[in-house]
Amino acid sequence: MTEHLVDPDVPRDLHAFIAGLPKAELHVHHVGSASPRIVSELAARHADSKVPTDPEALVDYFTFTDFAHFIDVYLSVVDLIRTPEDVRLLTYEVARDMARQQVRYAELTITPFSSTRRGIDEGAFMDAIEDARKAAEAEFGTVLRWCFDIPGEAGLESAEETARLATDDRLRPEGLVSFGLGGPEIGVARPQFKPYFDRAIAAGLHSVPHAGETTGPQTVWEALIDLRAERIGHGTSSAQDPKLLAHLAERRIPLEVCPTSNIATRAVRTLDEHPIKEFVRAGVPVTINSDDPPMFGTDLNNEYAVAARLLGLDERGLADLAKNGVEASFLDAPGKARIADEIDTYTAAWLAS
Ligand SMILES: Nc1ncnc2c1ncn2[C@@H]1O[C@H](CCC(=O)c2cccc(C(=O)O)c2)[C@@H](O)[C@H]1O
Ligand SMILES: [Zn+2]
Repeated sequence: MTEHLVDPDVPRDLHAFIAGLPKAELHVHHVGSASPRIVSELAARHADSKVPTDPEALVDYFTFTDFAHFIDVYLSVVDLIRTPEDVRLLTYEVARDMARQQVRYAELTITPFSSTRRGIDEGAFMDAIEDARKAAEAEFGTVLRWCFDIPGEAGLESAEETARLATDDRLRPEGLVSFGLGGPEIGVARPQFKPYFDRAIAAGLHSVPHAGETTGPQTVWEALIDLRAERIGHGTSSAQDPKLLAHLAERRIPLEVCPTSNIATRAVRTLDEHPIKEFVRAGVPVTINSDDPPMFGTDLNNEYAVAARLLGLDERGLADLAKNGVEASFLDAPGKARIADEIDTYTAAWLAS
């Protein structure tokens, strides 16, 4: 972990434990994972871009006044991805950054509509992500899977295009496991996307929409009922509705919690006000994720450190949290068992040393 991300309220040896802990990440965006190193390389290829290349300037550029401002900046980085080779570079380099954090498995949220509407050939796009996925697994040992998400604010045209790309047998990539819905929630009602989720689910994909990130618990109910969500992206406002918390706990529906993201987009005021403790207290399965890590000045290891502080966790508690991520993933049973065993072996060796 880089020095600036070390939370001073978490003991140093717990940081070291987290750094070596095998992890699964379930909520992390493709473009939103472009580190300053990757952004610089892409910006150098496309010199007309307004995105700064200097890492110092990027810190200011990635400081958001609200969620709408975050989406504006996000789309300026999307504009840097112009060719299949850009797509491949981004995907492969993101996997390298994940492997450095001992991420063994990640479901990466990709918005193919943003690339196809910018003129990248759809077949070449799929080939680029699949080529990067296979190379990353072989070279870094990190297994990648895809979630294709609808950028809700771009309307039903984007929903139709995303559903087509996700369900057409000639296009659908081998690594695709789930179907999502992202972007702003205010003014973008979830139920209108039901027909597209129905198609994706009928084609064997899992449903994982964002909900309750910037709107109230009713949006989470809509994601559960209309979109048949199996996990909820963020679900932050669920804490306002005890019946919803009880429902999530009883049905074992995990929340993909991304604490630092919620502060950076101003969805939650301060980390100490984050409802993660309420989720755990209510028995809701909680997973820890990084969302758009470089844009939010974080990484997955730092999110585990934040969770350790907010939840008062020691090594065993952190290992259980990592196992929640594995359990909530769309890996098959042997794949889950392999990473869970690795977590147990690592934790036992650490505690014995
Ligand atoms: N925390 C987040 N919460 C929600 N979403 C997040 C988060 N982080 C990243 N995203 C991503 O932002 C995209 C938004 C893209 C979008 O709104 C849009 C609108 C109009 C046109 C176009 C275009 O490409 O032409 C795109 C989402 O699809 C999602 O993958
Ligand atoms: Zn997200």
